[in-house]
Amino acid sequence: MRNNETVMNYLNSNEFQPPITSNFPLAQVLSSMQDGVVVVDKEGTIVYANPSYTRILGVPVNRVIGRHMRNVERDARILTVLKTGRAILQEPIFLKSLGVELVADATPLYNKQGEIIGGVTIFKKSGEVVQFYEALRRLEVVKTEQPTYQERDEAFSHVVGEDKNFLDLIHRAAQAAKSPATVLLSGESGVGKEIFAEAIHKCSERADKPFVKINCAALPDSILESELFGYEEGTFTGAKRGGKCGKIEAAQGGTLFLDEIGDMSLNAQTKVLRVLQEREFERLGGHQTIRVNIRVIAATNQDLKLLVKKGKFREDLFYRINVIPLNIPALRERRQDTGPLVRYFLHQCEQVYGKKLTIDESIITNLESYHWPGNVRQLRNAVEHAVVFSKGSSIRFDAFPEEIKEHLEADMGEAHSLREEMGDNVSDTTSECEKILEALKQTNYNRSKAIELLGISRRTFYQRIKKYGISL
Ligand SMILES: Nc1ncnc2c1ncn2[C@@H]1O[C@H](COP(=O)(O)OP(=O)(O)OP(=O)(O)O)[C@@H](O)[C@H]1O
Repeated sequence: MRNNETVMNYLNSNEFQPPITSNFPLAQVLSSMQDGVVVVDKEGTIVYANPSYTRILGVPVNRVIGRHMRNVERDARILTVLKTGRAILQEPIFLKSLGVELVADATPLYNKQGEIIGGVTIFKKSGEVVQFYEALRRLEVVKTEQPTYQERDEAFSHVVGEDKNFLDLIHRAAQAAKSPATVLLSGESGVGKEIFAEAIHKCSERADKPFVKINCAALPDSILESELFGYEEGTFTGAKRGGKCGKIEAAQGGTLFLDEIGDMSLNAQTKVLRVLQEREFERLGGHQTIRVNIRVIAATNQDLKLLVKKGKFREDLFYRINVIPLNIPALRERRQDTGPLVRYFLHQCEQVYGKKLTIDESIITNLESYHWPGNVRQLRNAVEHAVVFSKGSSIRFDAFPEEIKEHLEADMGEAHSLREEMGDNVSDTTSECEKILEALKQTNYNRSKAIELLGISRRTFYQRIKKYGISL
């Protein structure tokens, strides 16, 4: 077995191959390996080396085939393996002549009679091993740091999101829920403050008691007060006979959710402050003091500290409600949640419209880069719009509302070139990630060259790098 052809016969012979691979060209498998592979016969003569051998060591294959291993690498471990019949695994090696550090596995090869017929060394550059363990470590970190969807408290199961900070927020909200403390939810309109408030209630000891919501912005002052505190019969014209129980009383034992608290008048604020401090109040026109046991969750999309500075919000009330502040980030600050939310809303629409529609991953990728001023609410409405106006079995990008369609159209050109450059599988995010890694590898991690090779914009490139957690 002194030349390559004989080696191929040898590698493909029934003696050498386990039956399962007998239909596969084993030499091709070896050629495609990123690790260097070198095979010696039982005398120690090199009978095969794969292309990675040359890539790693810089030595052409035809310069070593047929030579004795001793003359190529005097202390090669495989020579010891041939003598002892015992494998040497994960052995660090420094090849002085080439100045290369390797990690190698040297293993004997046997025939069916159990006789040694040769040996194989499989090796990597030690730098590649470090990278490999680095990648494993990152995988571990991702696994340990990101609680999974299933791990979240059942009460938060309808709060969709996978972004790490968002998951942390859910975790903190669930912890806060177990305490009686007042929670202040802040965040732009449509980020999910109400759904968080409901989840906190469901996660709390008060879950089987009422959850009562009042929107402080929607009502004029006088009505807000009567809604909150209730009234006695005959307090004002049009008052109901027998009076009316207010929202605070209705929340007895449960949770009162004061939505848009920043819009409450100073007068109403003073009264609410008393309820928070003393847990008691009187109905409008009433003299009887009513004691309540309620948990308060407040929400706002305004900067309450600024309102305090401007004299529009009572400072003492601010400190009363700001016990556990939870800020819900805008959707554009957690773009990776777009996909899970879209799929969740599609599923909801399926129940309502009886239409089962799929969505191309490239549309989701483009939706991720939209700025979503109306946050999750706007996304939910957009998906519903698209479901209504899509024909066939998949969501079409032109079925989205006008402002989003414009954005998608602008981005589509770019995505198109990405797809053309990368092949049809770009809709598969795994393959997209692989293509980017491949481009980086091919360009020796030169970002500009990788961007050029992929045919995408710098912005898209960095978005994907962030999305797939690729470290540069
Ligand atoms: N993380 C989420 N998972 C699933 N649905 C969500 C999520 N966030 C928001 N939604 C949905 O988006 C819509 C808007 O959410 P919500 O009403 O809770 O927002 P908000 O911050 O209270 O808005 P506003 O400030 O305008 O009152 C709702 O239909 C809600 O169910």
